[in-house]
Amino acid sequence: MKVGLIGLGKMGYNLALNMIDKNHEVVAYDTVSEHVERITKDGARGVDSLAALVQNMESPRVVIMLVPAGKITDQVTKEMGALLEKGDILIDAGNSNYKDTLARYAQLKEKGIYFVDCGTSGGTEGARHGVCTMVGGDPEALEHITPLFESISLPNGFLKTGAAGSGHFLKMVHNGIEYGMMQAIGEGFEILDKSQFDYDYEAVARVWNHGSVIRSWLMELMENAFSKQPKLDNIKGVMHSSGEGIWTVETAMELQASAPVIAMSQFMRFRSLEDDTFHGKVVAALRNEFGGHAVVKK
Ligand SMILES: O=C(O)[C@H](O)[C@@H](O)[C@H](O)[C@H](O)COP(=O)(O)O
Repeated sequence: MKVGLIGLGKMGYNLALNMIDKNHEVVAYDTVSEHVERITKDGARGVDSLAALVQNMESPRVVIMLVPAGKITDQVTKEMGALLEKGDILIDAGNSNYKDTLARYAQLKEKGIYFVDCGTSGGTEGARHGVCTMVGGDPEALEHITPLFESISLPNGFLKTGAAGSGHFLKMVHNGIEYGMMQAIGEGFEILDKSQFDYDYEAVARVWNHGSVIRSWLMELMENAFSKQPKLDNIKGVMHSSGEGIWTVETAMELQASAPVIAMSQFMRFRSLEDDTFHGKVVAALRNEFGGHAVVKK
């Protein structure tokens, strides 16, 4: 299938290589011309604008966007909305908020363009060798892109999730789970680290990966990380987040769904960004006021 690809960052580039391997004809664009030149050498048809991308394809076009969520996705969607024709399919494979997705779907629907949302998981390795895709949108559009997605996803790693927005909604919840699982793994190793025992963490992760209940890809990644740095000495415990955890917690609140683990793991990420906190000072001051308990002075 001929596929347009917008965005040749870490994920997009690997997805392009994955599609080329599967004999798809990839027409690729990125604002960074070096990326376009590189992917052209790797077998895609590189183009220097969105307009050229559209001109180099025939209707019904299938175009995948893998660009940062938020403003850039908005911008590209608007520009593509002006360039594409009725019956074309624009797929957002980034980590967009499903509410933004619903608005973009409605916006493109007015022109008869299908807007498809694809939750994409598996990191850069997945994008390269077999991705996990959760895809929502109109049935006829999903039908059309099924062979493409079956070819680039792992076996059983492609799911048509239902109506527009459902792919990104599912990916959001996936990421909430990811936050909770990673936080639990982190806390487990923290307890080991504070104990009187001298564990080899790489060996611990390895044994847990062989038959234990908590064996998982995350634990394999842990084993890999400890093999490079046995005590993670060169890393600070600062945990950034790009928004999906917040959206999951907001959604849980809206739906009155109980999600304490995911909420706490998001709060722990915020906490990790600060050396000291005002709430810590408040609690220390209160303990001092009512019980004369010592405070640590600056
Ligand atoms: O399934 C995946 O491959 C991941 O969930 C991925 O999509 C995620 O968005 C980033 O790894 C960073 O996420 P945070 O910045 O929110 O931790």
